Amino acid sequence: MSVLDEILDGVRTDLAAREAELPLDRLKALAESVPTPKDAEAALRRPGVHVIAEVKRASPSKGPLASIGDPAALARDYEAGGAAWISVLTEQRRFQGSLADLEAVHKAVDTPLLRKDFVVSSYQLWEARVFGASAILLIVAALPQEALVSLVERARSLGLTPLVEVHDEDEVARALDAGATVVGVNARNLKTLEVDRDTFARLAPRIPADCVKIAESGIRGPHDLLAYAGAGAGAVLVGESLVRGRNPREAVADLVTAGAHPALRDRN
Ligand SMILES: O=P(O)(O)OC[C@@H](O)[C@@H](O)c1c[nH]c2ccccc12
Repeated sequence: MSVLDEILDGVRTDLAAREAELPLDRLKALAESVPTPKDAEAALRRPGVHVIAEVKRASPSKGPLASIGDPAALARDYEAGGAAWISVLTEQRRFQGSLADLEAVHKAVDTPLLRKDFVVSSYQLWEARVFGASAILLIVAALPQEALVSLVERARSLGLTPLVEVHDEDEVARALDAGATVVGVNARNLKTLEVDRDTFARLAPRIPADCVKIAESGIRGPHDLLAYAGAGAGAVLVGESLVRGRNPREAVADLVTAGAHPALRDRN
């Protein structure tokens, strides 16, 4: 079984347990008292190359990355550094994330939040909404096309921006067919877990210019941001190098400064 299939198995088991505890109609009722999501897509459509900073405790490829005692404090640092979005991993088994992390971050910052998980059901969209996300990750490789199409629509109807993640040419075609307008190219191969930083440059020309193109994974610092910017990225998504670095606020600020270079700001 592939790593992705294993993760999806665990996700479905945990999801069934949460649904048994809190049925969908009660979850939906909770959403009524939560403010409407922010326009996350608009935040990425401003001039410049934007930084999405991720709260990431662990990964399947590396195991534990950092002991994040206070995710809210980390998120405040990301916000102070100028992150356009903050991504919060909520998958528990391999990434050690949780909805509690998302909620804690939501209470601490104003920046639009991405719920980063393996979404297979609209129940998870409602959860994202209730726990304060404005955007949601949809991984093409994890979803049959019909489910992808319906989750893109459902996300939008809840006011959530769908970030549709691709790894190869076929997945780009599927993302576009599903109506994606924010497309993330993950440089990490989900089968081998290796990062190939050339993936973005290979796939970006296949993604129309009116989409926001996000380069995901393996960004070590401003030099990688600038390389991705040169290949057409409108944003980069950064986890490991921020949680492992000495000073997350400064690390984000250095990326943001690179992404705000006049040559990039005046591009479109
Ligand atoms: O830690 P990195 O290499 O900076 O990568 C961040 C992000 O791209 C990565 O966490 C990620 C991209 N797509 C995902 C899907 C699920 C879980 C995690 C991810």
